[in-house]
Amino acid sequence: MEMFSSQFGSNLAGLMFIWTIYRHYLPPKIHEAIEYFTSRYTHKLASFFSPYLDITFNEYSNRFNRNEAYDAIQSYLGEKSSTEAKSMNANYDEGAKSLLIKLGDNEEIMDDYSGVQVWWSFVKQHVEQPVISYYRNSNELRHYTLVFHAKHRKFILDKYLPYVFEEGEAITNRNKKRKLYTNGDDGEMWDNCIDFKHPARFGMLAMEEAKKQMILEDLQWFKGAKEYYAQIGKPWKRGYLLYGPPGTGKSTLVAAMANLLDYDIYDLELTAVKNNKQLRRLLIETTCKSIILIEDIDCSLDLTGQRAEKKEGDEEKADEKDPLKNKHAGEKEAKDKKKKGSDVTLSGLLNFIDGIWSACGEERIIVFTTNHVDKLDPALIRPGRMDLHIELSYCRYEAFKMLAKNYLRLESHPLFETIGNLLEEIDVTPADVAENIMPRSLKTTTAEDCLKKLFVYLEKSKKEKKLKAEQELMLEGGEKLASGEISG
Ligand SMILES: Nc1ncnc2c1ncn2[C@@H]1O[C@H](COP(=O)(O)OP(=O)(O)OP(=O)(O)O)[C@@H](O)[C@H]1O
Ligand SMILES: [Mg+2]
Repeated sequence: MEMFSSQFGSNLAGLMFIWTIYRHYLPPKIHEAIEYFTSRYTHKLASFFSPYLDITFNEYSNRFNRNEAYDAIQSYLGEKSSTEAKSMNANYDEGAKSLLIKLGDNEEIMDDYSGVQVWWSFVKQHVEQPVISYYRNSNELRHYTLVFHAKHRKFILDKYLPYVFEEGEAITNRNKKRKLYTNGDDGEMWDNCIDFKHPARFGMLAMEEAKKQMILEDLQWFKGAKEYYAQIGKPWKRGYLLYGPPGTGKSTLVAAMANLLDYDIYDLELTAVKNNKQLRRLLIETTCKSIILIEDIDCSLDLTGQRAEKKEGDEEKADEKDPLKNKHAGEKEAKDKKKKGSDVTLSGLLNFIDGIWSACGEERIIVFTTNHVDKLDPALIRPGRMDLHIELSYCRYEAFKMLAKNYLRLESHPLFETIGNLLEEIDVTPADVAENIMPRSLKTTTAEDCLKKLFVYLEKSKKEKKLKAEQELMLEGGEKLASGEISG
């Protein structure tokens, strides 16, 4: 290695030369003793005189744990190797987005950080006794070695290595396929897991531009706010409450958030969780950089006792008249049945969000979605628990223009204004608009056909709304007539 041909190298060469000349004049016993001594201690001697230090990072910390530092270094050097190393290993690891490049066996690479040079090498050693670990049994030991000049000791330990670990972790996260987890029927574990491939992006979301920007900025701020949270002494997590009628994009927004931040999603089916203890265990098993999602929080549990039950009854009656709100009635009934078997309490859920255990991971976002924000206990959504309350609402002109641009590649059209006026008059969800402007066939349906279809749908909805209002008025008049409030 280049750095070993330093001052010590030349001193050693001098000693070797003297030794070669004079060793024949020594008695054999002394000669042998010196040979034995030098063969045994040359390495120690060399390292004693060498101005260089080395650190070894083994693959496993013990039989049961991989060394996280090793994994971070592997990712960090992998990225460097792809441009600088002569010999590399490439794998298509399960769970990775693309081909993974690693530093080749017994290969060396130089790194330069803030003008300080260091040397990394990847060492594979064959051992006679197989190494038995939780992960694999093998006759191979692997480690990374870092060599640097002794005068940089403090810099390497305080600055360079933390930088390598952070970069390595970031690279691992970028390369990792995102996952969508849900708790199984017994509620115990996150045992259902698939690759998360939802295509939703912020650019596709139809909502007021200002609101979208606000959410985007909040998320980006949160992602980089590690030090801020540490400074104010709070766990690095954030709560979002998304509320609005069905089909206004709550779930789509969660998917867009996960895509933006590169987070996994834990979709928590609260009704399948048997008790608070199980809830806590599920929380502990979530990883950092994740969104913990509880959909339809208002129908997940009897969280508010008497007060909620009364309100729920009232509102259910009102909902019977509203076909839109009735859309999810079947689903909610099933959840109602399930939630009776769960002993999770409001205080259990509050502890889940911000109790002492909620700090066991970092960089996590908890999202609640609901169609009925007024049904939720104020304690559940107070500031600090749910930091941001976001209303997703019916589709108005601005949101429609985004959908038209996204679905039809149209930025303007003579029908836009008429459609815009109709959307201001009636409440239609972005899901309804999207459904109507989606071309049935890309070959035969033109953008204009789609707009016309939406126009017809909106006109029809407007007439229905008018008819409904007239019927209600008549019903009201009839009731008043019957009660004698007005005379015929
Ligand atoms: N704001 C929006 N922007 C773009 N597309 C939307 C929006 N809202 C709804 N959609 C479309 O409608 C479909 C349904 O939306 P989504 O499931 O996100 O609604 P939701 O608010 O979660 O409804 P629910 O309350 O029933 O769960 C989505 O697949 C998406 O295509
Ligand atoms: Mg939804």
